[in-house]
Amino acid sequence: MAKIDVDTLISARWIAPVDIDRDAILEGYSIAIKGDRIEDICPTNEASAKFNAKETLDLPEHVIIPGLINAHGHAAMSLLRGFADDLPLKPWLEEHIWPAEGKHVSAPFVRDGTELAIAEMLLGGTTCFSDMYFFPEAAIEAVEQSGMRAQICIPIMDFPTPWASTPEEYLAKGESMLQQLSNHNRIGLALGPHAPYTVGDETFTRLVDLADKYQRPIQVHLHETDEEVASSLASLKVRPTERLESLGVLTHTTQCVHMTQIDETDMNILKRTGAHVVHCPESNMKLASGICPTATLLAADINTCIGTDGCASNNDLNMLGEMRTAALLGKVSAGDPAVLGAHTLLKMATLNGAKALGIDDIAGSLTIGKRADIAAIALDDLQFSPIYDPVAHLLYTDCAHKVSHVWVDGKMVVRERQLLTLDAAAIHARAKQWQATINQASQINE
Ligand SMILES: CSC[C@H]1O[C@@H](n2cnc3c(O)ncnc32)[C@H](O)[C@@H]1O
Ligand SMILES: [Zn+2]
Repeated sequence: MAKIDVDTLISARWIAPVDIDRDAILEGYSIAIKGDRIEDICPTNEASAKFNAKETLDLPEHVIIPGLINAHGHAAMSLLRGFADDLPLKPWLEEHIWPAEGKHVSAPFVRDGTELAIAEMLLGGTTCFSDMYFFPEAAIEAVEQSGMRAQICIPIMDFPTPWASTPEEYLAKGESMLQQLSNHNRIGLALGPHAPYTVGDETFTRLVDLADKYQRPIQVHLHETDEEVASSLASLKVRPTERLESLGVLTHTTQCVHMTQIDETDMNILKRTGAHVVHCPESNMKLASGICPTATLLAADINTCIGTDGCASNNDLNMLGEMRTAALLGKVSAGDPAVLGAHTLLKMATLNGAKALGIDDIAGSLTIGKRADIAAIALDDLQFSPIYDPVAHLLYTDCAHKVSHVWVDGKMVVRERQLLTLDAAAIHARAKQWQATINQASQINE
């Protein structure tokens, strides 16, 4: 029988496909990549007879997983890592972050900060991220350069920032981007209203019209703190979820980020709208915002995925670490160690993320015909020994620095822990320059 030509053939000790059988682990299998897609997944002892590969890679002590999907963040805020720590959300934003953004955020800031974030994410096994930040055109340039997959949310607020002065300007810039960037292979646009407390009803109504017209998802910070819910109840007599449902915001592949405050009304709203929840445990813990009841959401079949949030409230973009935090926090808050096991977390950080972003037809699992977004992790150190379940090690043992190879859309972007599409030294140098600029501005103000 004639061999099939493929681009890459990866043989690994374990593969966790996260598709049909959630807990399945294939041992001694290979993945064949052709172009941007997974051509086949078959036993390694059949693969060499079946395929003629341009490149063959043997990963004997590795586990291969679908690339991780970081479903919420503000990538360029990597340049504000450690800028204002140990504060609650309101003073953190109002007294520190927003003033700094007003002074420093520009297209070059976003380009450099997004590259820094992408470098960190790729090296941690993340192949797709959602971004909500100013100057999204600059974030797109960084994504293009890196080869990563992304949902870029058009930021929308009712107050002026360095990117736009009025709601009309945010929406006009957003619509122009929607017209220019449709059908990109790796980048999808979404509408990103910041939060119920920074966006008025009229702006929400207008952005819902845009989401309808261009068939794009919506991502919004929602029920991040109890104060957000209390102030909405005090001034408007409704919970933010009720307000957003009545404005039609929640039925557009809508991703509700945080959701630390959930009562029965909210559960019913999430159920009937089909909205998705993005859980950002480390940001919620660091700002002491609250705890998203993930075990309850999953039990109610509400699609729940994982995000890191920005580096100024986390302070890293390590999805394997975030998954561990989500598992541990979920167990202790539910008072039940049986909930949120390793395989559940791997699914939340892959397939559930793809569902939330509306890309589960092409990403989120290792499935024949889907795009080849893949991460390989080397379980070759003594702290991984013995190995009863490699997925358990991904969650409960520190593996983030053991991500060895990463592919996005069939293209290798990390090889043996080296970035292939980005210049790590230049990114590092530019981050240091930004720190000097930001430090200097803070000293002048003292
Ligand atoms: C509209 S661009 C994004 C905007 O959101 C700010 N931000 C970062 N993290 C959070 C968070 O946890 N809750 C609310 N807002 C956040 C960021 O600084 C930008 O101003
Ligand atoms: Zn956020």
